Amino acid sequence: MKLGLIGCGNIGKFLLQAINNDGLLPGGRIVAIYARREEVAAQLAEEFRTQPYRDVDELLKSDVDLVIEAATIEAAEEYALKVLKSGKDLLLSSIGVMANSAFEEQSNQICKLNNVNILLPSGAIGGLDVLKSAKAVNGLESVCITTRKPPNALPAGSSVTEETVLFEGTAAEAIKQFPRNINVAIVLSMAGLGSEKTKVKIIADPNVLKNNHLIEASGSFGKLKLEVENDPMPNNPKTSYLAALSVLATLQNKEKSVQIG
Ligand SMILES: NC(=O)C1=CN([C@@H]2O[C@H](COP(=O)(O)OP(=O)(O)OC[C@H]3O[C@@H](n4cnc5c(N)ncnc54)[C@H](O)[C@@H]3O)[C@@H](O)[C@H]2O)C=CC1
Ligand SMILES: O=C([O-])CC(=O)C(=O)O
Repeated sequence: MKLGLIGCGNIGKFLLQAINNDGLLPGGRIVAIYARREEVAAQLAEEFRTQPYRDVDELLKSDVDLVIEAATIEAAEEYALKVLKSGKDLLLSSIGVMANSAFEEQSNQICKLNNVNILLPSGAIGGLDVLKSAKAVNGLESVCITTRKPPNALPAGSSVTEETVLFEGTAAEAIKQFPRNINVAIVLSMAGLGSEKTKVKIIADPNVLKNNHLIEASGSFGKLKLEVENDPMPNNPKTSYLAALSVLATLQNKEKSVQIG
């Protein structure tokens, strides 16, 4: 599998190291990268033996099979449909872009037309398998996520000195107000009840060191309660290490004959 990469921050660099240097995706390699700053792309291209591109249109003319977006919601908005139109599969990290229903519908249509797929990793959370199973008979009744992070992992920054609820409301509203912090709420919405019915609470807590996500759901299957206590990425405390791992796992899973879950 030949991969292209848009965005070379935390997750992007993790993937370059894991795939190109550590060989953790047998048969797969990141052969094309795009970073906003040309000098960054050039330096990474040398370090990880890949090809830098000056713009995404040029990258899409190459023979990559799948493009990984690891940038921002805005970048996903700008490039995702182009990727799909060019006949490549797309893996999104900035899943919040799917909260825009017009965008989601359009991307679905292009996928069907071009016979390509969008992969949405579970990111910094789990439990999506349970929600999907519960939904199979429309048996899902409620879903909520409580995200508790150290203040430096949230826009509140160090001004927060005691436990503070920054947000309480729907996933649709949460991603508008916290586009860099709550992509997890949108993948949860898509697996479950949609972004208007999925409840979100975001807490800045100076007493915690990890990014904590508590997922609670109920329905005809019973109840789900799942808590993930995530170590942050060393270079970006906003992003949990698990989010980067889940991108790699999604790529590994794509190649398997036996699909789990
Ligand atoms: N689905 C999930 O559970 C999670 C998703 N995320 C999301 O994944 C994305 C990547 O996360 P990180 O690597 O930690 O972020 P990061 O901030 O470390 O890296 C993002 C990189 O994208 C670059 N970038 C920004 N706009 C760009 C553009 N238009 N074209 C190309 N590059 C561009 C930035 O310069 C930066 O180097 C973010 O949107 C983040 O919110 C992060 C954590 C969990
Ligand atoms: O990494 C995390 O803990 C979650 C996150 O930033 C997001 O969903 O955008």
